[in-house]
Amino acid sequence: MPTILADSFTAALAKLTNEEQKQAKLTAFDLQTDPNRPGLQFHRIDASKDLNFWSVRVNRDLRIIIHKTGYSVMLAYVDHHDAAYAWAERRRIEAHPRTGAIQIVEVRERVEEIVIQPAPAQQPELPFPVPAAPSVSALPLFSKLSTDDVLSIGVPEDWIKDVLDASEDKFFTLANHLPQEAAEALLEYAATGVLSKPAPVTTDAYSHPDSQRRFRILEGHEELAAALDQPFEKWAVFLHPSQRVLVDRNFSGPVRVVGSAGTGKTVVALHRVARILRHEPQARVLLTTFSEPLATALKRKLGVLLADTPSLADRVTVSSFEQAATDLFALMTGRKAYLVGREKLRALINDAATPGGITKYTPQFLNSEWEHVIDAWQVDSAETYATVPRMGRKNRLGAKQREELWTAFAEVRRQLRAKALLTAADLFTVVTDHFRDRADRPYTQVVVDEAQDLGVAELRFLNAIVPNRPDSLFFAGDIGQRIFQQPFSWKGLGIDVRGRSFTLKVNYRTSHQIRRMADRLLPESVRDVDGEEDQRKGTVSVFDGIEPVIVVAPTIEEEATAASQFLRSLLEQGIRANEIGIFCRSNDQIARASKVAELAAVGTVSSLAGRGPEEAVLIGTMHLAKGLEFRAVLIVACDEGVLPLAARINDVSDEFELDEVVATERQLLYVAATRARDHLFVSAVAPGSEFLEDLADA
Ligand SMILES: Nc1ncnc2c1ncn2[C@@H]1O[C@H](COP(=O)(O)OP(=O)(O)OP(=O)(O)O)[C@@H](O)[C@H]1O
Repeated sequence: MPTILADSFTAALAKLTNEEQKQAKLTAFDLQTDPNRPGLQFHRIDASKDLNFWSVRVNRDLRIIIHKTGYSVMLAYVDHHDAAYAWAERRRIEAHPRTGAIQIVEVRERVEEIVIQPAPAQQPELPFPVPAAPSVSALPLFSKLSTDDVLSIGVPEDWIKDVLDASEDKFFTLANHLPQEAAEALLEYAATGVLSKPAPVTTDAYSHPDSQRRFRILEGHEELAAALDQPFEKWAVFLHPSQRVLVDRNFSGPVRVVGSAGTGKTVVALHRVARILRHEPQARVLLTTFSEPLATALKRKLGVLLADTPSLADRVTVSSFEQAATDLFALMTGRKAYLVGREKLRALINDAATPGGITKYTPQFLNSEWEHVIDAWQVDSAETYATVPRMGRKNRLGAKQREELWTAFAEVRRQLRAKALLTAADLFTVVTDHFRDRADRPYTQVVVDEAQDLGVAELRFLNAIVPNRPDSLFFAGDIGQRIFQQPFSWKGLGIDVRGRSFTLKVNYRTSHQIRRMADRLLPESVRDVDGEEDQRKGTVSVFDGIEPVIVVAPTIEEEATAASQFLRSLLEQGIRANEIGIFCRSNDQIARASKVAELAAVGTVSSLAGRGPEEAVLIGTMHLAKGLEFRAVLIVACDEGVLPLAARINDVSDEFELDEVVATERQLLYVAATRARDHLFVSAVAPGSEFLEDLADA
């Protein structure tokens, strides 16, 4: 008899103490081995309308609630005796009459009047006026929908009237009582005015995509053990249907998964790797991302996913783009790659330009031309330079000017060669050239996270280290979080994701309020150079929270006081220091961030790697925040001249680059703000960054 694991069971297990979890797991294993085993004590939950609910004794106090039919046993819930019974008495498990998905339905008549819950925690009193939370309307939200409409999205029959009568101020409380698919469709409708009705599904009830998001049919003991060992890591067991389909489908070419921050792109990338490893015994996979700290985080998460089959990890390499190229370079040549530093490169460019008398170009222009044209496209001769597309660059260069400039850039190349130094783009290119014409490639598949920050040379490199087969490249990233690279055409490099670009829309990380505020920083739709669009409108968060706070203080001292009061109040609410991040634009403002922690009398660390056993707040630049997540985030020193960073603005060489720099600075603030799950505080000294107006604009 198959055992089915419900997400309500793992969520309830995660709330128990370690010792209780251990005992509950032993009983769960017994149930899986033989549900009729003598010694297991069952009691039917007579007060439940669903007579398939039974309690199973774990110890004197703890009970597992199972749902037992003639065909299966479901682990549905676990808690202390009375709470476990109360849970089962208020629920039934059934196939939805219209969609066919199996749902855990709250019995409406057992739920008292839906009242607006008090805000979970109030923001602290601050010495400055802060923008008031937007008022919520008491008008009905869904009055234009029919009974048939709401049934079609999976609202259980006994909740239809509540939905049709719901106003904005009550909706989030109501949504907590509805199956997730129904809540998401209603939220999306509230945001966009469009009701997305799911296509009819013809599979059996447990194979329905909406059943699979909350139930998992367990194949064996190891699978149950893996799922229960990490009950907090819900993502490892239960996927949203829009995530599941991207993990399981076979594609006819490179795939790109986009979606705003927190929509589970990394989760999809991880599951995709696990699926490849499980299904293809010959596969050798590279899972790669932007930096080594992020690669380390991916490695840990992949370990969670492969907990039941750890040997699969032998066939996957997890490293940053640059580390992956460095390792292959060492394998190919038996040598270590030496990369030129940024400052050294600037000096070389400057020195090369001076004797030729081409100082009429600013150093900013020369550096930018080198970085975005010469080096990015690996221009190696005057002829190539004459024809290379200088995409998006507004400074037109005639043939004569390019000839003149090339003399300097050729000298830089010569100097680099003489010193046996490579730029990162050179490194990628050397490895690319090595593998391009060979049949044997080091990997069968590459799965990329944070793909929005791939440059030309990186993308070429990744394409060259896998065979030319349809499913060899899988990219996950958010165009709105691009903070390092200038955009370019992927299609031009032979990577065509047209028709295979998919947008995730359910935000699992960030509260409704924080997501809504952060979204104001970016346009509703972002289009890449190849015309592929990432529609950000209609993204919904799965939980409600409290409004973020923006403070523009008269002085640095007063900003620090306000931020430290906020931080203290977080700690007093029981949020651990380890769950808090304080970020600022660049190293120049780190002292201001540290001051906030000092005033709040809490310890700090400057990198996750350096984190010891003691509780400490992470302090760093916004770039460090990339890919991380915290219960609470403070972003300080968002002053005029700091965001966008004046030094970067002064460095730009033309208008196009100016637009680019402002866009990436804006995206940087978006990245930092979307690291927060429950609490966000943003502060500046007056007049404050121009971006704060967008953030605050309700
Ligand atoms: N199916 C799921 N069930 C539960 N939690 C999920 C699920 N998918 C994602 N999450 C959680 O949502 C959060 C964000 O997921 P993830 O990091 O994959 O998003 P992302 O789109 O890559 O975000 P970013 O663009 O900010 O890096 C994580 O805490 C993750 O565990």
